[in-house]
Amino acid sequence: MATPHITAEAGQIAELVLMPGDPKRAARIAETFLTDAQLVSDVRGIGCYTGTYQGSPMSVMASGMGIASLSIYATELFRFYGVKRICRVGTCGGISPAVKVRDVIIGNAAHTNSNVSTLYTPGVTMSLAASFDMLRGAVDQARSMELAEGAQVHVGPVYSSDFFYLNRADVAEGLDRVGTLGVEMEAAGLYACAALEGAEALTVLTVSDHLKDGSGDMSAEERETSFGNALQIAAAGLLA
Ligand SMILES: O=P(O)(O)O[C@H]1O[C@H](CO)[C@@H](O)[C@H]1O
Ligand SMILES: O=c1cc[nH]c(=O)[nH]1
Repeated sequence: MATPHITAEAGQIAELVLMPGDPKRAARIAETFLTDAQLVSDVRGIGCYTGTYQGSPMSVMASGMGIASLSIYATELFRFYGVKRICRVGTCGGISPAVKVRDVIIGNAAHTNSNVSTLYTPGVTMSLAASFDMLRGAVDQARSMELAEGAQVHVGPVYSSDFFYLNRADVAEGLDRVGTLGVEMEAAGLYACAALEGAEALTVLTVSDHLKDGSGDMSAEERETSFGNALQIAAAGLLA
């Protein structure tokens, strides 16, 4: 079997999928986090790898950047490959002053400026929320572990923006005022796809930079490699 964007055979992708934005991060996760991971699809350089984690089958596949890209992969995985749960493991910019670079944000909900929240429900803005069971599993794991590099874990809403270079201080201020922790570009699309496909999803983010103070921002290389805390939390969410 194949879809327009995935060439794995039926059964080659696990029901549980870790989904970073970056294909290089997906390859690194396959090499360093999964056991015996095999490449099962590589369309457009978006590698999908399947191995095991703590004895359970688990795959990792990148989403690319933005809701448009993620929604293609998430829909094909849920609809055609029998995937039950996807956990996004990405980077984000801090919005709340309580959040510091290297902290982890577990996104229980996602606000967005994308029309994905209104596309399927005329006259209604969908609430785009994480799976409760995955959220509980991830939070339990986060609260039971000591995070590397003195990082803290925060649980709350994130903002999924269609524009990386929005540069709107008023938008960031408003989002901070209503308790939004960070900004990224995919969580809302993932939660919408999961709702539409009757599946489950969660987002676990590492803060790579801060909108209010750019002095400690991560380099591009660090953004690719600094995700150990988030991965353990994300995997616990998938296994919950
Ligand atoms: O690090 P990833 O998972 O790609 O996530 C963030 O980084 C990208 C922007 O640089 C967007 O995809 C955003 O959501
Ligand atoms: O989308 C993103 C990702 C990381 N940092 C940001 O400021 N925005």
